Amino acid sequence: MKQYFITGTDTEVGKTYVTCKLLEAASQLGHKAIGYKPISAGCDLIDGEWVNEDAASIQKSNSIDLPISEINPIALTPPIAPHIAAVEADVLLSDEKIIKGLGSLQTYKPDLLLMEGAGGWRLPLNVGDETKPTRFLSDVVASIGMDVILVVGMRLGCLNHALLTAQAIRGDGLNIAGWVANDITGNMTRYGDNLASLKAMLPEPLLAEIPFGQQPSDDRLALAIEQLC
Ligand SMILES: Nc1ncnc2c1ncn2[C@@H]1O[C@H](COP(=O)(O)OP(=O)(O)OP(=O)(O)O)[C@@H](O)[C@H]1O
Ligand SMILES: C[C@H](N)[C@H](N)CCCCCC(=O)O
Ligand SMILES: [Mg+2]
Repeated sequence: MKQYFITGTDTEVGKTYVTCKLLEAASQLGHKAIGYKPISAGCDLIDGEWVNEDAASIQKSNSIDLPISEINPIALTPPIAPHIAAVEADVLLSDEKIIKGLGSLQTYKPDLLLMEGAGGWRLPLNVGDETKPTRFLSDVVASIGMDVILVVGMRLGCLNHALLTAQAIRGDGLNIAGWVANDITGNMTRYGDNLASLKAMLPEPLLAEIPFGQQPSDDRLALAIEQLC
């Protein structure tokens, strides 16, 4: 079984979008692929149940049918920084809950397990003080020792965000399995030059390029899955 943590250069850069494309491509190639979103913030009331959109998308893209509560064990209602929503809801964002949820999904023995973060790499789980340091989701990922996939939302400013995020991941002692260029606007000025700059500056492999609003090429996704599985 191969498992990866999906992070991004920011919130709303396409982590879920890319996760779903990778899960669907892996399923089409005959792999059992499961997505996991341990912590979400932002839920809608659907048929009397609070459901997070990321979790619902992942549920649809998974190779097997799983209850949403297994895909997303910690679902906070307001679309805000999760540690703030967690304090308001009196919910503890603990390592144990995140790791237990991952363990439950591992029992299905997937070939590929993709765990999506929330926000960017340094997502606080709480805010510490003099007696207790701040814990980040990246600390949990480091404690598990997962390889990381970095989704770069292609827009002006992404060079700085991508380089800082990659530096932080490596600095935390983790391996970046590769990065994905996700075209989130379809109209980025000098898209090609920015992509070439990222390719030159990031030593890790470019796993896939995801176009804006279109199905990425099956061949390119198949190649990415081959590299990951
Ligand atoms: N390649 C793309 N083409 C078209 N729309 C896209 C693409 N990538 C992302 N989007 C859209 O952009 C929005 C943000 O993407 P997404 O929800 O995947 O971001 P995220 O990084 O997972 O955010 P969060 O931090 O909230 O989890 C969504 O509406 C999604 O459908
Ligand atoms: C609500 C939103 N869509 C995300 N799921 C949470 C983003 C948290 C960002 C925290 C931060 O770095 O400021
Ligand atoms: Mg998401």
